[in-house]
Amino acid sequence: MTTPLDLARTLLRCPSVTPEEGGALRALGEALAAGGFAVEHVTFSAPGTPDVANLYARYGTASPCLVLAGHTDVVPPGEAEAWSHDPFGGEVADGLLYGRGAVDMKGAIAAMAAAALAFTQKEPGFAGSIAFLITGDEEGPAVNGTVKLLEWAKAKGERFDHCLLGEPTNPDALGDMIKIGRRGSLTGRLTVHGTQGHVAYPHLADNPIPHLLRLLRALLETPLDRGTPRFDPSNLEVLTVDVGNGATNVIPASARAAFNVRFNDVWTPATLRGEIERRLDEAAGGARYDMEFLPTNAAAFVTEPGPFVELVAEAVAGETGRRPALSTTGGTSDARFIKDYCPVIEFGLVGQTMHQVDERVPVTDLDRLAAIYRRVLDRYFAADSRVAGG
Ligand SMILES: N[C@@H](CCC[C@H](NC(=O)CCC(=O)O)C(=O)O)C(=O)O
Ligand SMILES: [Zn+2]
Ligand SMILES: [Zn+2]
Repeated sequence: MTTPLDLARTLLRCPSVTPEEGGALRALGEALAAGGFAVEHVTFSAPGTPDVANLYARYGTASPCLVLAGHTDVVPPGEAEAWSHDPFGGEVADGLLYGRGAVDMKGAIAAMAAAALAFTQKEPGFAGSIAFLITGDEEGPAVNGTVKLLEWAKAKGERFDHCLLGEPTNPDALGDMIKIGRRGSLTGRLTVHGTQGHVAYPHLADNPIPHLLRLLRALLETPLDRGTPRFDPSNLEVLTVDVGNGATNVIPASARAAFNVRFNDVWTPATLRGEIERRLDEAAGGARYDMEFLPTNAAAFVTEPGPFVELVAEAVAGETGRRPALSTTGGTSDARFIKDYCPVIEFGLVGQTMHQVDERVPVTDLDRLAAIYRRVLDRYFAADSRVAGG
């Protein structure tokens, strides 16, 4: 029997910092294949990005198909010496499992796999199928990951009914929160062009920095919105302001800034770009500038509560005694790609130590998360399930 802890330790020992596969998908694939899943490893490429390995596995061919999704890539550990345990050692101390990816999100993948393997062993002929959609490119550009894996699966005729993504969703304790949607994300780079000159002769120059400050103020001073029933207010954060002027007597030729907006369902990427351009035009006062937006496929979305959300919420409450909040807070996730194929919600571990030194998870949380996923599978494929196909 595969335990969540054993599989999590195996995965944590794989140094799968994006875009390295590090052995993690292979190890997961072996565990799933041993339990009767048909496992496929697929690598995607695109110019200017590293090749990325992904895994697709399926048990059964019948409908409904419940997808369990996630990523085995992890962010870098930073200075390994700062860790109290080897970030790729899979060590357990005082009931805590340490390692990069323990909560984000190898621990959840181990819990999903353990739950699915136990379920299929007990109910080998269940009415439906379970698919694993696991990428090695979530923490990176997300170009050769879930988005392409979904296209690839669709092209070969795979159809999905619902998806549960195992990102860390709980702020403080297991059972706190299910994510039923995500805000969108838009990054912009603003360059203001002035005229270089001598600081003692400013009338012969045009300093771009006051123009840049005025433009940034125009973006910041009026809130983009006040939030919506499902979403927090949108927030625009300035990421950097760069001039790079080392001289004490030169007015620089140009000044640059970058910003990122996390936006709600008041906006689409196009209408938000329009609003930003309108504000800049209004504030420019003749200043010359270039506004470049990075391509984004992260628009806000919500999976409206219904039987599937209720089923997962009941599974969480049944195991933890806590009724999870339904939230759209936090960053983006690969759910933004999956939502184009089937309803998707997210539930995983407690996120407090994700991306930190000494990322760790209580072993008891791993077991409880596996038990929650198992409840989801039991209810989803029960003969009287109100969810499947609905
Ligand atoms: N592949 C992403 C990378 C950025 C995703 C990142 N998401 C999180 O940090 C999730 C944390 C949470 O669940 O709240 C983000 O929001 O920037 C990309 O393509 O940008
Ligand atoms: Zn993650
Ligand atoms: Zn992450």
